[in-house]
Amino acid sequence: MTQDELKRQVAAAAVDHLLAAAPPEGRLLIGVGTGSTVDAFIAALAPWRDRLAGAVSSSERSSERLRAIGVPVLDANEVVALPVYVDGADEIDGRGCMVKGGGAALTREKIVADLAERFVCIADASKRVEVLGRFPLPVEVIPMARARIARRFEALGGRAVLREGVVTDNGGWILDVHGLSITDPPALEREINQWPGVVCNGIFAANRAALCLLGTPAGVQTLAF
Ligand SMILES: O=C[C@H](O)[C@H](O)[C@H](O)COP(=O)(O)O
Repeated sequence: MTQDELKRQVAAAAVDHLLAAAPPEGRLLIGVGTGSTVDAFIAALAPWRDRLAGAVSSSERSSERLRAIGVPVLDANEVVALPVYVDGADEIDGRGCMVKGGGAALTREKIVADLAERFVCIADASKRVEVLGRFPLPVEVIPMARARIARRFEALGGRAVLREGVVTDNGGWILDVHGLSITDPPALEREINQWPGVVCNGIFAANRAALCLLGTPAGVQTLAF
């Protein structure tokens, strides 16, 4: 199976999962992430849009796609809590901790994930790792802090590379940090968050996945954490 076929497979499984958990009469309010796997999820949602009250989205890209299939997009400030947030990941470990932000949407993703009771990760099997860090860690920064933050990563053994030509939905820049071996994701997430000028780092440990639907050639594997 191709990676796209695996993505479509987990997207369909995520829709089944949502519908199974939804009250038969009620309509669901969900959080929706960003990326190619989420694009497949939004496409798979289209026939079921009447079962949705709306969505809080983590990017302009996903908002446009949701509106295109007829799902109302709500402002995060209007919502107190979401039962579920569905999003992809660049890496996921055996505890449900993730690296995210390959599509530069990490800050809004973390905000929407934080509103949700459960994070359902949808990913193909290539994303499952033992230790996070092979995928360069995305970090959104305030532009004037870029060099200082890059030096802080050097002191940790990482090499921060500016993602050229990318400005986030929030006006920030992205550093991609190579060479980290993230053996303690909660501790590193907390430490990076304390550095002035960091808007958000791509370690999702405090907001880790409760469930991962992993697309494999043998079918969708469900990992509960
Ligand atoms: O900023 C982007 C996100 O964190 C994505 O969820 C992540 O990069 C996975 O994207 P994809 O489904 O395209 O592999």
